[in-house]
Amino acid sequence: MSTPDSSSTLSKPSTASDPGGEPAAPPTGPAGGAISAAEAVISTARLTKRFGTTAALDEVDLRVRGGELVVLLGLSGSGKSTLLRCLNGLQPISGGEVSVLGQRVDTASRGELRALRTQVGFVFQQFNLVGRLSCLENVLTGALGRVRGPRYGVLSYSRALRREALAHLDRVGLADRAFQRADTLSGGQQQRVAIARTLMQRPKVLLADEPVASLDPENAGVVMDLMFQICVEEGLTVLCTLHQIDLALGWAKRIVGLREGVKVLDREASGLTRAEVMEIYQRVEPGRPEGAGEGLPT
Ligand SMILES: Nc1ncnc2c1ncn2[C@@H]1O[C@H](COP(=O)(O)OP(=O)(O)OP(=O)(O)O)[C@@H](O)[C@H]1O
Repeated sequence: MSTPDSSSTLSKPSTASDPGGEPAAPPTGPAGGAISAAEAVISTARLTKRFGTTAALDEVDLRVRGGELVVLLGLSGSGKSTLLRCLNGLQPISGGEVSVLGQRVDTASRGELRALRTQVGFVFQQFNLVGRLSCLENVLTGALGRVRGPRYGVLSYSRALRREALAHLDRVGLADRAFQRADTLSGGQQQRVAIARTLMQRPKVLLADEPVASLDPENAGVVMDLMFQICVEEGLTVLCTLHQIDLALGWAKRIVGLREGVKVLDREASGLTRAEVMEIYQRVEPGRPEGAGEGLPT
């Protein structure tokens, strides 16, 4: 795990929302070159999402290369969840274009979206496990996109799938809980089961929406380290929203910042300082000191 370099003296990140400021720098890949739409696994162009008069996303351009681990930061309400939901078609968009794994999401048919979602894992803040089912059966449901017909009970899955599910549980350190009801586990353990379920899906892309927001700081660190470690080992393309800057700086290849629906930062994490990241959260309102705001990160 890399560590944040607080001694770096990089220039102030450009922000699209600063009056007269430069637009956010174009995304760069591991070699530092700009990422073309063709090589991007996740790509949005002028992505706009409005809820009534609220622009949750305002012309967001984002490109994520295969195997990249990108963390999305921003104050509560800045549009992070909306962006993730637009990427797998859970949220229809108001303007622009969205492509994931070469599939246009905004113009996709239901069948195309269904096919795409088998390749895109989603980890939620609230785990979304079926509490009355065992951990093993919850993990097995991750394979439902690649088996025919409904399944009821662990034994309705093939021996090979059961073995695979157990291996994923083992990987998240919970093989000994395989037959325990999911709702009897702690929050951190439940999120680890949810991660195992997502792995069972054999995704190429992982979208994670504040996966540790409901956990205490110690468990949050353990679960995030585990999740990111596995993603790196699997070569998954990851876009993860977080409120923990240190976790983001420790693991992310790239950090993208949203402020009121506008992309205000898009930089390689290496060399980025905590102070520079904190600029994402700064906003100036009449009568309020700069940087004041609720939902500030830890
Ligand atoms: N279904 C909806 N209907 C109306 N407004 C919505 C809806 N979903 C999101 N919004 C609005 O869009 C904006 C962005 O919300 P979003 O949930 O994407 O923010 P966020 O950055 O993920 O926040 P948090 O960190 O609290 O999860 C907010 O102003 C929110 O109120």
